[in-house]
Amino acid sequence: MDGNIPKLGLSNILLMCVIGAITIRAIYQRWKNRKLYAFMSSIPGPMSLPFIGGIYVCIGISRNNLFRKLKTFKKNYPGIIAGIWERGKPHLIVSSREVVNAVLASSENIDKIYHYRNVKIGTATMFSASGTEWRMIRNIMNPSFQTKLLPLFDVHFYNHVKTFVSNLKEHLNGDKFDIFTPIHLCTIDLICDSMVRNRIGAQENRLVRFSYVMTQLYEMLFEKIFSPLLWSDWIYALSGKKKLVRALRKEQNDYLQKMMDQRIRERAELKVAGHLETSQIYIDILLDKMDAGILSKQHIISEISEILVAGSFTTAIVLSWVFKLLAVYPDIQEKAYQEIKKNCSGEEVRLDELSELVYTEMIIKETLRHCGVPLTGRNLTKDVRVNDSMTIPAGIQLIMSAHDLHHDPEYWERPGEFYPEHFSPANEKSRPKGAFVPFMGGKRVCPGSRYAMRSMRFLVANTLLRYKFSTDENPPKDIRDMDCRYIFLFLPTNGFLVKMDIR
Ligand code: HEM
Repeated sequence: MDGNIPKLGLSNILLMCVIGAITIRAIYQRWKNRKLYAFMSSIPGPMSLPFIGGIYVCIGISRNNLFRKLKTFKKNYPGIIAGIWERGKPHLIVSSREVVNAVLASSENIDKIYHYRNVKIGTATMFSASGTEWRMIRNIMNPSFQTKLLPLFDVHFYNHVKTFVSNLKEHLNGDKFDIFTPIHLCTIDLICDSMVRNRIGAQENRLVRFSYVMTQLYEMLFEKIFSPLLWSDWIYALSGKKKLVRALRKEQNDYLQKMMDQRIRERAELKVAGHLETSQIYIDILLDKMDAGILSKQHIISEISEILVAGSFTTAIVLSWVFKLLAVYPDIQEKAYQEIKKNCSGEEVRLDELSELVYTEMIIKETLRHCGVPLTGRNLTKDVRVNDSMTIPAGIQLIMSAHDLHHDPEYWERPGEFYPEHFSPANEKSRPKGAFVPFMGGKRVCPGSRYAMRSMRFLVANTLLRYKFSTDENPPKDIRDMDCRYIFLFLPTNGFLVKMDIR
């Protein structure tokens, strides 16, 4: 008899123990997260498979087709877009104004979604930090974004926008060109001078490589977010991408280190001469904290790196869209030109004339509606009560689709069209609060929004006064159908190609 009973070898016993441990852990996790499971089961979304959850839906979400994929989600699961389990974490994608506003109003839910780990460079910064660490950094930095400081930057606006408009002359040969790089060099100059007190001279010195390194670095970091295969650190390393990201980061940091060292030297000289005054400029606040032993040198490099991206890259993309769209819609461009010509007395637009340029501002806002930051995320650490019938439990990774909110037919008369009248004073007044959130809101609202709007209005007005833009491209039926890739914002796959004539 004995001989017929199969003997359990040590390896089989070990295997059973491992399977048992995994099962017990899975059951415990399920019990621990029962509130989240109950909530998620009430939300439409793709079926969650054992071990991999709903991760398979990400396979189709490349950066290029994110636009369309979100549309498909919305069609399949109207209302709240979808609930997806990914790596054991419940994700909720929402576009509802009510939910977005409730989350932004919550002073406790200030942590970024955990995917930001992939975008974070070096030390946690104002952009990427969580909890008390973020509160500390934001409190330190808030004074440098006060409206009353804006006039200090006027001189930089005049200098750098003048150089930009003048440099564009080289594209007056009738050929199409990608307007992103010239604009990015200008916005790098603006942020470096205003925030870092460094005349890097990106335009004069044609620092195209600096713009390229920044773009490439963030393109790779965003690629990682949307490529499940690259989530594993060792696959990322094996693919060679980790090494490349390191090299790009080092190249960028070398530039930043030089900028910081230069300001440290200047401050030392001013101190010796007894001229070092208290300043609320971004870099000076950071260096004061370094002198006081509160922030490290490495932390400051990371902050500068992110303010450059947050300030120059975003603004450059939105501005590039403005010119691309105006090239596609010549009537709108002409109307803006007439407004600028009528209200500005000299050869160049002055900053004090900007308040008259209502239509130009409407164009920038309409561009932000279509082509602003499409998604932002929060890791909910506290329940959010949306209304009597909905509370989103803590533990959810919440993805807020401003892109969908900005195309919701409830708030936008012509959602897929480029229609600046959406922002006519009357329409703005009648739209409910929180339907347009290009800079998000609440505690983590973009601190640079006023700076960004002022610089964009100034650059657009001065450029349109001098040049006329055109393109071979036909207007799309729906702007959401344009092919785009995604690096924090959407970029057209075929670039920001335009042709230009002198006025
Ligand atoms: C058109 C230009 C810009 C757009 C569309 C934009 C948009 C945004 C958005 C949507 C956020 C919130 C992200 C989130 O909640 O996850 C944000 C955060 C931020 N932005 Fe902007 N931004 C622009 C320009 C600027 C400028 C010019 C600066 C600096 C001078 C800046 C600095 C920052 C910083 C530091 C944060 C992080 C704030 C925090 O987490 O506490 N941005 N921006």
